[in-house]
Amino acid sequence: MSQAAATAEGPEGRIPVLDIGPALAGAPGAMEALAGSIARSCEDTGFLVLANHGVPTALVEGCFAAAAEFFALPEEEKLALKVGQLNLGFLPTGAQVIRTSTIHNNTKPNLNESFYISRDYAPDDPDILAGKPMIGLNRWPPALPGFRPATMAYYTAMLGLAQRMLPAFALALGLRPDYFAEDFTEPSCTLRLIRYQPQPEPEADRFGFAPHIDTNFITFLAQSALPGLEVRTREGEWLRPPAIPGTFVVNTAEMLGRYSNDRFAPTPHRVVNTNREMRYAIPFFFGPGNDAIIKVVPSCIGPGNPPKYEPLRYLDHRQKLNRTNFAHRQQMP
Ligand SMILES: O=C(O)CCC(=O)C(=O)O
Ligand SMILES: [Fe+2]
Repeated sequence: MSQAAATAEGPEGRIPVLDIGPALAGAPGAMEALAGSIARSCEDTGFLVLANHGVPTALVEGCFAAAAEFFALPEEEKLALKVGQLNLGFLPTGAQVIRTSTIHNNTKPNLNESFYISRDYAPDDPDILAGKPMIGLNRWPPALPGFRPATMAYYTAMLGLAQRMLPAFALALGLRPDYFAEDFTEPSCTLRLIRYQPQPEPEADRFGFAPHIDTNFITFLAQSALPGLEVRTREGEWLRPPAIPGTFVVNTAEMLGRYSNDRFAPTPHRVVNTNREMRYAIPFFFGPGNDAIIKVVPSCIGPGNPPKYEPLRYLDHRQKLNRTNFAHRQQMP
């Protein structure tokens, strides 16, 4: 397995560290400058690091602590919350082989266990009562009363940050700042808690998380306490994002690639936990609303650059992924 190379830090590195405080505060010209940096890194590695983002440290730490407490529960308590038709709840180790990846021909299950959380619908929410597709009730561990407030406080803060970053991504594509607003009025978001078991001895084709691209719009990763995440550059090298405590690693995902006609293409990444301890991650996946139709944006087409993608309803994309993943799950012993 190739060693990860060091990454230059600072605003102009290949995975730049961007102080987004001025842009969030509305300082003159700051949003445009941020958009320029986003465009540069999204055309290159598709990864960036956000500093000064306004999400309280206590919420990030609270979510990591909730994850550690959950995964420490006895296996049967976790299995009682096992995912069903939707990816909500606990997915045990060995249950996921990313066979949909076009990046890597994965053959072995990922060495991680996960817990998925979505928007926290009430049982009598009209959309739940109407049986709308691809939404459902979160599952909560009865033994951990603090788990729901801690994870949902984090979820809500991340949703706010993601919405505040949308204008920057629109500007980065040469669009008006509110271009994406309508498609994200009811965004599809998932908070995934992950625990990676140690894998101190590298083994061929065995990963904490095999090489993949994310299928949503953009993903926010609070910095994990331990290294393990690696990003594949266009040249095929694996880089580690700058590990600056308190920042968020952000990566472009499939729908941003699709809107942008691959100008901001999603970047393959993987996790190998070569540490001697469990590694935790709490990615927040931000995606369009189920009803949004993802169309290539006007600024990314022109003479000699026709749209590479047909319009796609996000719900159809999600349902297709869910069917594939569910079929895989059923094949598992
Ligand atoms: O554990 C990490 O740092 C990354 C996780 C990841 O790539 C994912 O959940 O899609
Ligand atoms: Fe990922």
